[in-house]
Amino acid sequence: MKDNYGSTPLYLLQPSSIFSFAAQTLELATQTLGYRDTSATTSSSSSSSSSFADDPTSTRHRKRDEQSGLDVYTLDEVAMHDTMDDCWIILYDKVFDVTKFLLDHPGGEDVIMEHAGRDATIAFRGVGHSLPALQALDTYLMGILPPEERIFTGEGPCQWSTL
Ligand code: HEM
Repeated sequence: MKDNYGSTPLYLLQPSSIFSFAAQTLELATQTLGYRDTSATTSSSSSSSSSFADDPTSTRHRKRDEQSGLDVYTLDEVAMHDTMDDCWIILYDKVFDVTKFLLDHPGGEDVIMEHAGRDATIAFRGVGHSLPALQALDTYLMGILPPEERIFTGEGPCQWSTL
């Protein structure tokens, strides 16, 4: 079914189409607002594209992000770690293993567990964590999402350094 503009109404789109619609809208917005240079994005997605670790002695087949040097974990992989014994969260496209920190978290373990295995950026930022809290993040950093799953590119106004 098409609307008056010849487009399929949003509510009739399949979830996958909605995702691609959202991705296109985000891309358009970032281009229009000048947040991100598309050519830079294109080249950065190839330059920051992930490659398999080239260490021949490694038994792992984990991809590594060339730009950051971090191991790459997908959203699906992160989602598997959502228990008190094994808790990962995503903050600004980076993956953190906060299992050992849960019981020490000054805000309580429950607020982190609400986001276990998922993105916690908005909640994390909403709290207004202090500088020491931001610095403590590095302790738990373990990886990064693949370029196609990142929603905070690091090249726009929402940069890791502005947290
Ligand atoms: C590795 C991730 C995290 C670290 C290192 C961290 C660290 C901290 C620290 C050090 C504090 C004490 C206050 C401050 O210094 O800002 C705090 C408080 C708090 N955090 Fe986190 N936090 C993390 C993740 C989260 C997440 C995902 C949430 C989700 C909502 C959260 C919610 C809170 C809350 C509600 C407080 C209490 C704030 C208050 O009492 O004023 N934190 N956190």
